[in-house]
Order: sequence, then structure tokens, then C-alpha cells
Amino acid sequence: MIVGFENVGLSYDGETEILRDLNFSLGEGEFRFLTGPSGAGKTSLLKLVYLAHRPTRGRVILFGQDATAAEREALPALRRRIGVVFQEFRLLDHLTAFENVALPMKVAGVNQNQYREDVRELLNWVGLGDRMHARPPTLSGGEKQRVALARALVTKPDLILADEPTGNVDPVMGEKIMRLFIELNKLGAAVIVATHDLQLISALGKPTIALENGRLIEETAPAVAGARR
Ligand SMILES: Nc1ncnc2c1ncn2[C@@H]1O[C@H](COP(=O)(O)OP(=O)(O)OP(=O)(O)O)[C@@H](O)[C@H]1O
Repeated sequence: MIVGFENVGLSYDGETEILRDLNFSLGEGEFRFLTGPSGAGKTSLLKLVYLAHRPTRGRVILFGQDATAAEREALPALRRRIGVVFQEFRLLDHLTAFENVALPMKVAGVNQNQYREDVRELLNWVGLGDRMHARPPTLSGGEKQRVALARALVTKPDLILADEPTGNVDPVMGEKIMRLFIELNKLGAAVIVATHDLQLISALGKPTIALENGRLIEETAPAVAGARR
């Protein structure tokens, strides 16, 4: 199992639980959309998965390990297996697209000769081969999002999490970006994409879980004419 939630609850103020009794599992190579109205707790749920928050109750299993019981020192190794695409990109404006994507490898102390080609390939794959040396302030929202996606992939994560990856782009670019996640999933990564874009979800016909009043509802892939499964 890649991710498992067992009766997970999360409270920010120690009183009201904004997430409660969450039970959910994601197996190897599985894909899930995570949806729910604004403020429902999608970002909070993703933060529980990448261990930025600890649940106030219940267990979070990551890569078959009980992350809630794990020693603090064991958490970075688990986190390294996760690629995260944040809602607000979090790119460094003074670095080029290439340097932003390369940064996780550089930070890990890997020699540039070992990742230079991977970074180029990734940027080509997301369609930014010709913008490699551009800095984020000169890129469009969709281009920034694709740089952020390439950066999340450079470490070859087993699990990819994305928070509203199409929030800042037009519908055509939105679908293009979502298809990149689906392609990645076909290559073997488990993927969770949080989005409130129900139209996009129904166009892509992938399994969806929804947050409603702090609880998770498992839904099946919507049956829409022309949807690919
Ligand atoms: N660090 C925090 N401290 C206190 N409350 C928080 C914190 N982060 C989120 N919340 C609250 O928890 C609730 C869920 O927020 P969250 O950002 O997880 O929702 P979301 O579904 O991702 O929303 P959106 O779609 O608008 O991004 C909101 O009521 C929010 O105000």
C-alpha cells in the first residue's frame, strides 16, 4: 500500500476537527482525484500525506510503514519518495527553469553530470524545452505549473501529490496538465490530484474521492460520454 488512512482526524485548534474519520487507501500505481468545495480540507489532507502535519488521531500509513508511529528521523526518507506540486508553484524567481528543476538534486548533493540529461528530458516532456533558461517571472501560469511538475519528478518519486495544479490556467492548458499526471501514472507512479474542477474530472473519467463536511466519500469514476478510463 502506498497511502493508507485509518480513522484519521485533524484539528488545527485542538477543538474542532476539520477532517474526521478518514479511511482511504491508495495502492501501487493507482490514481485518485480528490475533490470537495473550497475550504473542505483538500490541502490539509495532502499535508497529512506528505507528513507536513501529523493527524490528531488515527494512523497514516506511507509506503507500508506507519508514519504516525515513525521516529522523526525516519520521516525525511519517506518524504523523499513523494513529489509535491504546490498550488502556488513555489519556484525560485532568480533561478532559471532548468535550475529550479535541478534544485532537489543539487540539494541532495548529486553531481550535475548525473542529472543534467534528466532535467532536460523532463523539461522537454512538459513542453518547455525552449524555455529552459527562462526565469519564472517571464513564464505564464501554465508554464510555471509545468516547471513545478518537472521539479516534483526529478527525484523519480513513487507518489505524486498535486494541489489544484490547474487553478491558474485556462481549461485547455488545464486538461493538458492533467493528462501529464495521467501519463505519469501510466508509467507507474501513484498519483493524487486535488482539484475542485469537476468538469475536468468528468472529462478524464478517473476514480475520485470527495471531502464533504470533513469526511471522505469514495466515488467511482463518473460515466461521461467520451471519457477515457
Ligand atoms: N494552518 C492552519 N491553521 C488553522 N486552520 C487552518 C490551517 N490550514 C487550513 N486551515 C483551515 O482548515 C480548513 C480546510 O482548509 P484547506 O486549505 O485544507 O481546504 P481546501 O479544501 O484545500 O481549500 P481550497 O480549495 O480553498 O484550497 C479551512 O477552514 C481553513 O481555514
